[in-house]
Amino acid sequence: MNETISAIATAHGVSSISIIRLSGSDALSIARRVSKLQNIIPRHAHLTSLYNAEDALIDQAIMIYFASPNSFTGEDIVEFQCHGGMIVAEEILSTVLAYGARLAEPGEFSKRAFLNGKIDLTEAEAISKLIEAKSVDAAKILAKQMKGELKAFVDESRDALLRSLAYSEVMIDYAEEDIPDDILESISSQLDGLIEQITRIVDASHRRRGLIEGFKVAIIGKPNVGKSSLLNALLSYERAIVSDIAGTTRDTIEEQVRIGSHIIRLVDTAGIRESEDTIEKIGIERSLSSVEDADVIIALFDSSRVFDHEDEKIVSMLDNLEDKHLIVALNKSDLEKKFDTSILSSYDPIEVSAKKGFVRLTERMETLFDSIGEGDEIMLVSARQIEAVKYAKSAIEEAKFPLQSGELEFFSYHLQEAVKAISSISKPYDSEEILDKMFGEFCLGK
Ligand SMILES: Nc1nc2c(c(=O)[nH]1)N(C=O)[C@@H](CNc1ccc(C(=O)N[C@@H](CCC(=O)O)C(=O)O)cc1)CN2
Ligand SMILES: Nc1nc2c(ncn2[C@@H]2O[C@H](COP(=O)(O)OP(=O)(O)OP(=O)(O)O)[C@@H](O)[C@H]2O)c(=O)[nH]1
Ligand SMILES: [K+]
Ligand SMILES: [Mg+2]
Repeated sequence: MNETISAIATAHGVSSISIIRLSGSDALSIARRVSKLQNIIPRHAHLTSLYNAEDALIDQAIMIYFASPNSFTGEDIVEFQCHGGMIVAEEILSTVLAYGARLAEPGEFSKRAFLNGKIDLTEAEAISKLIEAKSVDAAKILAKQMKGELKAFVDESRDALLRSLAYSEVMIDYAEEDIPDDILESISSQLDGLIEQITRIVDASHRRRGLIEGFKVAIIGKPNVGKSSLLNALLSYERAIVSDIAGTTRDTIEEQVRIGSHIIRLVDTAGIRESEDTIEKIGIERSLSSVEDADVIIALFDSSRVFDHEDEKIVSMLDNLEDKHLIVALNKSDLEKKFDTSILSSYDPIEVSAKKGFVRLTERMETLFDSIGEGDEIMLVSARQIEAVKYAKSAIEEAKFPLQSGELEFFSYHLQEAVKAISSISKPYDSEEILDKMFGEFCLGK
């Protein structure tokens, strides 16, 4: 028998309305005690007074009862939609706890929805990530996933694998030399197709990860080009210290800022140069590791000074960025230009001024983020999902060798591994521990 659980489902802080969720077999009887209503109608928004255990009035609120199994969790659910702020919501919560409910673990409502077959793991993860999504594009992707898009991919892939497996099971009884070549060919090309599709999905997921977590954008350059000034300008407040002393910024500074429909993590870094100063050297190390972690690099140069060997160092870094997106910008366009722009022409640089205007930069960023979000590919939204498809892919690759050499038992074995890995994306794990871990990362009240 499941215990009845409860939690405040809305954000903690000032808001106009808060929602308390109550799920489990005692939900209805607890609701009767809190509201003193006897006749609670399913899916009816009751406007009712709520009372605490000492019979004092807490609030005039909306109460909705979802009768099992027609609820989010599949259990009896009662929602209290009360006035905002934490006082009222916490009073209602402590009252239902006093009446025998217990505080829900993070993600426990979703976990129950999953265990009761209301949602599968892909939908559960989409719900959890939607809460954290850092862009409208991500929200769209996740909404599709909640409607079962990833689940459909999983089902189709599993069917394709099972078909190949079925062929091979039939052929296992053949002598090696009697296996018809065309069947081998067709299985093999089907598996190639699947490998290709998985590779595409993993690549796209990696590329678009920033849509969910927020793109990490690092501003780099030699000292005094105006990196901190640009950070401040983008944030619209004086977050970082700015001065004409080279080496002002020592530690990296990360702040969130909205660019178009994307919330990004913008990082200001210490100016990169040869330095003897111990602290500055540590700062520069951090700049370099920010480059490693970033999805997008803004390489900044000072157009009011001539190109020198420190700039040259930065340019040589740019050629080793590989899978990162790069925006090259010349700052201080409000001053007289001394910089030979042609040196950077292959990077399509934009001219900006942290003091006078930088719309070109925000536009360039927005176009870039939008383009990363484009495309209809399915997206894997958690490390767990990516691990599972990668494992499936390597198992399929492993299966191809024994297929060529006619060792069908080995082929079957690897293909079954692939089926298991693919299935684990949406179907129950038998391990309670993995479920706890996964749902434990959800928000409280989810
Ligand atoms: N007040 C409130 N708003 C919310 C939620 C919630 O739980 N409460 N949700 C929480 O995530 C989301 C909506 N998701 C929901 C999903 C299923 C059911 C539900 O009652 N399902 C039943 C009935 C289905 C039907 O009538 O079509 C079921 O599946 O049997 C409710 C909310 C977003 N908004
Ligand atoms: N005229 C003009 N001056 C600028 C502009 N951007 C920055 N500066 C000035 O350039 C100097 C250096 O700016 P910072 O923002 O501290 O440069 P930084 O790249 O962060 O320097 P470090 O942290 O030392 O690496 C300051 O005096 C700024 O006021 C600009 O667009 N136009
Ligand atoms: K400076
Ligand atoms: Mg600085």
